[in-house]
Amino acid sequence: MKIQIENITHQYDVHVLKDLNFILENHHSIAIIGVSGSGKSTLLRLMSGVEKPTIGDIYINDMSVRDPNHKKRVGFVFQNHNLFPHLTLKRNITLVLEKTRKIGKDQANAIAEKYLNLLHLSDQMKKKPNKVSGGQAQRASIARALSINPEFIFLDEPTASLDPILTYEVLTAVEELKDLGKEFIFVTHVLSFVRDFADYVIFMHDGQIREHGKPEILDYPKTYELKEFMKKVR
Ligand SMILES: Nc1ncnc2c1ncn2[C@@H]1O[C@H](COP(=O)(O)OP(=O)(O)OP(=O)(O)O)[C@@H](O)[C@H]1O
Repeated sequence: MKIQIENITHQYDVHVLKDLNFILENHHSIAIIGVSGSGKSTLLRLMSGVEKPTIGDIYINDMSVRDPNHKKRVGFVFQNHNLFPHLTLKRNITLVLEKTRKIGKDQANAIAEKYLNLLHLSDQMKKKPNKVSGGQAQRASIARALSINPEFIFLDEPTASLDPILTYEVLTAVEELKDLGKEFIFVTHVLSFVRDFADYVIFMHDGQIREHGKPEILDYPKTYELKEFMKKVR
């Protein structure tokens, strides 16, 4: 994919991102890492179109994230699964397909089953989110993101609320999706996953992209900030 970040400044009460400029091409699985509060989730939300930048623009494969069509190309997986609690895992998916994509019932059922199978949930699809594990619910939310056939899958710390075993389960399931031909952009604290799955890494510090490169930058950090980060997370 091609990402162009042009003069991005984003502000809540304070400036969270400060005059970011960045171009990236020909990578398919991009990890954003950095300490808490460095602006990772904000950058991810801006790139996905979930939120609009205060100043500047971002182009993903030459389309502005401000273009209403951009959102249609995006599947987003949140920190917490965000499924409707009163619906089964399968209905959580078919409802989205029927309402937002105007897909008929039979086809929606077939698509939901396809992606729930892919995420190893064929025996759980009739259950509601509170009757499955956190890892299974998170995998269902990944199935839901995939079901709309997006070009880009954004994941914002998808394992933040999971224990190590469930984290492994979810991240292994994501790794199995590598051959689907989707573009992945994700925020994570799990560096083993970054090493295994990412083909490019963006390290953020204090609202800036401080260092970026192939995953090898984790082993050979150049900047003081990434060196310090790697000491603390090892
Ligand atoms: N909706 C919001 N309203 C106000 N301030 C916000 C909002 N979202 C984020 N912030 C602030 O922006 C800064 C960056 O937050 P962001 O969530 O992007 O960082 P992060 O690197 O993803 O952190 P974490 O790893 O803890 O999720 C923080 O100081 C945070 O408090």
